[in-house]
Amino acid sequence: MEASGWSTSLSSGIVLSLVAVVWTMLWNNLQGLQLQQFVSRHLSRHARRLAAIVDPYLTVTIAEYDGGRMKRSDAYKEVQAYLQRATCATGGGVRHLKAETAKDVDALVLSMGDNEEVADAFRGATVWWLAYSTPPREDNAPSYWGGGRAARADRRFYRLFFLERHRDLVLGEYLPHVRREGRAVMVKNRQRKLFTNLSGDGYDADGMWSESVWSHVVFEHPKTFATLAMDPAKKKEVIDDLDAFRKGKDYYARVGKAWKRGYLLYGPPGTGKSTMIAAMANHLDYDVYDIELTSVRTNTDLRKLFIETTSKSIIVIEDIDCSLDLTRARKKKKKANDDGQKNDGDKKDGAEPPDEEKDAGGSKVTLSGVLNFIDGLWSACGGERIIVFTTNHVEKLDPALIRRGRMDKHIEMSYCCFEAFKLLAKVYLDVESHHLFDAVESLLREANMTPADVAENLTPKSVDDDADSCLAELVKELEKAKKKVLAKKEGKGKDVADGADDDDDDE
Ligand SMILES: Nc1ncnc2c1ncn2[C@@H]1O[C@H](COP(=O)(O)OP(=O)(O)OP(=O)(O)O)[C@@H](O)[C@H]1O
Repeated sequence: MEASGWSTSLSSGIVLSLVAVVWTMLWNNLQGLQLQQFVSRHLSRHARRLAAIVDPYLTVTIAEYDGGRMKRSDAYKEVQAYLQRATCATGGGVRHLKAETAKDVDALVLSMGDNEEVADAFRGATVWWLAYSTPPREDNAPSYWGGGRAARADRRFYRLFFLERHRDLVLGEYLPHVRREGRAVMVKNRQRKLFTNLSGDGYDADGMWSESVWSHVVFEHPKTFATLAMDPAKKKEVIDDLDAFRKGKDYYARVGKAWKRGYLLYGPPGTGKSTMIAAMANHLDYDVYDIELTSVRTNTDLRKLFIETTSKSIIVIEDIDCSLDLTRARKKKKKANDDGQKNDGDKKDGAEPPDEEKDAGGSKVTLSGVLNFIDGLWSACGGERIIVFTTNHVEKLDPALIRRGRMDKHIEMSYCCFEAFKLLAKVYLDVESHHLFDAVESLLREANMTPADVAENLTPKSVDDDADSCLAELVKELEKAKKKVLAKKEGKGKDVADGADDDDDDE
């Protein structure tokens, strides 16, 4: 019994080895990737295991929660997103898909079901991904897991199989490629967010303690460049600039600059500065971090806020001239108070100012703190961030704050021009020409009316309002605005004639 058992297992061993050798020869000689993929899909796991006898496989396992952390691993999420596109969306031979809802994602997230396996091809090499899970830890999950989702749910993994001879290709190029592509899918699928900074006491708007310094809502602003009324040439320049920035990763790396860009939007209230930011975010598909500077207590808090922003985002400080006393006036005041001590104001150490320099809200953020925030830290954090300052009084800002290199592009948002009006007429009234357009064109040249006011006049106020009545109303308002401008000019002329000292610009 023993001898026959031994000879039976010997002969089955020989047969198995022969099959493996033949299979490996066949495998190595299979011409064309498609054939390999066909075979790998249909003979799948068993054939692969046979081939592994002579050409060993390596594996890489990626856990959903690695190192006992509460947060899902970035690598796991990226692989999941990559496989979602690479397999589920195109079929990929996967029969069992899992559908889950996910935070901040609109659609259901599809992923491979447990024990599903899928092949992927990369530069002539074939690799295989297996999804599997293990039961939750019953024992002694660390207390900081707090019995939360990570502790209760099955522990999920992706395992990558590849031939040893593809080791360098897979580890050096394929895996980074998977993570990059996965990230791109995640960015595309995610709901974008509008973040605002918390008050500084760590509680969010609902009075709940928050670990993050930011709270957020879903960003769903409808404005795009298509509905932003401004001079078309200027608009194109901004769009081209944003596109160049988005595609500029290699350029920034080559010239040794952090991948960031600063925009200063200035102009009177109602000319569309906030609207422009929404259009930029929608165009680039970026999140928006809206910093309320008056709630930031110290330069250190400002630094923390910045560090917690993510790539592909626009960081906004609106009305920078009002947020803090970061203006020339403050510099002057300080210079006087310092009794001869020179105020360099530019990029020192971000030291906190004395109490008398705090703004009304109790913030101790200084000009140097903001400058450090803009340039010093840029280089320390990963790229693809845009920072936008808006102001109604560009002339009041300290030149150090807005010099090129910090605020690379200065965009003036001005009163409504005729081209901008035509766009608003199309958007609000669906009208492209009208006998009142000529009157509007000549009045706009002389009257200062913001796009916000033009848009308001073009908005029907009752069911009886139509394009005729709205445009007639606009013409009436423009005539009034024109009279105001003329009266102001005349008043100024009179003042000059009277020798009045017109120094209110220095306020
Ligand atoms: N250029 C524009 N194109 C289209 N709509 C505009 C434009 N400017 C203003 N509006 C309309 O007017 C409203 C107010 O504009 P917005 O808040 O963008 O102006 P702002 O320049 O940021 O003003 P403020 O300086 O007071 O913050 C917007 O909701 C938008 O509907």
